[in-house]
Amino acid sequence: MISLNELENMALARLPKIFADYFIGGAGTETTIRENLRSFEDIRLWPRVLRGSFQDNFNTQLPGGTLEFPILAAPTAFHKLAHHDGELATARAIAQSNSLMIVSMAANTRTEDICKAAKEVNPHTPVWQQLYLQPDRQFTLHLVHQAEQAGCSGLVVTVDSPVFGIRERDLRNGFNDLPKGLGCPNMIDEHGMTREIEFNESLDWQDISWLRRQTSLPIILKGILHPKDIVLAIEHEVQAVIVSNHGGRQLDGAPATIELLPALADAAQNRIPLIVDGGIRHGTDVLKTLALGASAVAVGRPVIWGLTVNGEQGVKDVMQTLQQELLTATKLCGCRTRKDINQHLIYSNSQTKG
Ligand SMILES: Cc1cc2nc3c(=O)[nH]c(=O)nc-3n(C[C@H](O)[C@H](O)[C@H](O)COP(=O)(O)O)c2cc1C
Ligand SMILES: CC(C)CC(=O)C(=O)O
Repeated sequence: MISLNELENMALARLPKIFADYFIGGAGTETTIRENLRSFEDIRLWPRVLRGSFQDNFNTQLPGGTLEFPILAAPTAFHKLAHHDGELATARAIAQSNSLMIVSMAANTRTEDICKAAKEVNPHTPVWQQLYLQPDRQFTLHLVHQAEQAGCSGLVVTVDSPVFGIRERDLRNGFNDLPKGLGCPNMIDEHGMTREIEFNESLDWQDISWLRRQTSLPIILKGILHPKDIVLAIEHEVQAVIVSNHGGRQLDGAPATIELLPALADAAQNRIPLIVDGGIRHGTDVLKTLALGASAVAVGRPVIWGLTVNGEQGVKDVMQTLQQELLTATKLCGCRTRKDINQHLIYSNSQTKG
């Protein structure tokens, strides 16, 4: 594999159209998906020269774990649609990459088994559980306890989904059921009953305060785009935020996350780490995101493409490619330490001096 874009083409050629469309698609006319990708292309890096070698590392401390590189796996549903080994393959690959996997609430594998697979490979690898807070608080609590008992070290609460986005490809293809034999085994309640994921449009900040009182695990809010919501998140004692437009799958027309990042970093004032996702496909995209104030990035679709094409090894290749590309870009920019990765790396044509 040469690049993640090449891998995407290989994966799309292999997958049945109905699954390919589910993975690659988004809401509405997919404006936001295109924006996520285009906005990275519109940012220029401004290198310095003759500054000696990069003498630092990319170790990244996040709530509940340390990563070797600031690149983690975003939560994505239904890994068994991509490969029969599903989430177990992803977990092993992410653990070997010294990275962090966020397990989707809609995983096809139990979180307990995912954690076990990850920790067999690398006992220090952190795993976070993604949750949609359910209208039934008892059941939500059951999901929280399930994640705690499995060994997760963070709860990622997705807050950009009061309702489900309108995904035209899935509507056209009639994708509304998983194939026989696949399910969401984390969605079994304390009485052994299978539940459906419910989207809860009545959620508000009091629900975050409630959750805060139920668990000592770090809470990470996913799907924040507004500076005022960053401030509220900090006031509600969340430990990190994932700046995300859900990969363009929820509100079509939302801005690209990378365009919003400077304003969001300004609001956060380094009080909590900002993790950014949406359209990260190259090491240069990672470097741009770090330079604009993020602590780390998350990747969604590329992990699915790696899984589709080559299972565990494919996901490892994705992580390794991004990690190596990040190092290459850092060196080409003349950075000696991580402190050199800051807004001065970003060129805007209104600037005439560095
Ligand atoms: C197929 C697919 C399934 C997803 N499932 C979830 C999910 O279950 N929970 C969630 O919070 N986000 C989910 N997301 C959103 C991702 O976590 C992430 O925000 C997005 O994919 C990042 O954009 P990228 O794919 O361009 O990297 C999903 C995204 C995709 C593509
Ligand atoms: C099954 C869905 C809840 C997963 C999701 O969030 C998505 O497809 O974007």
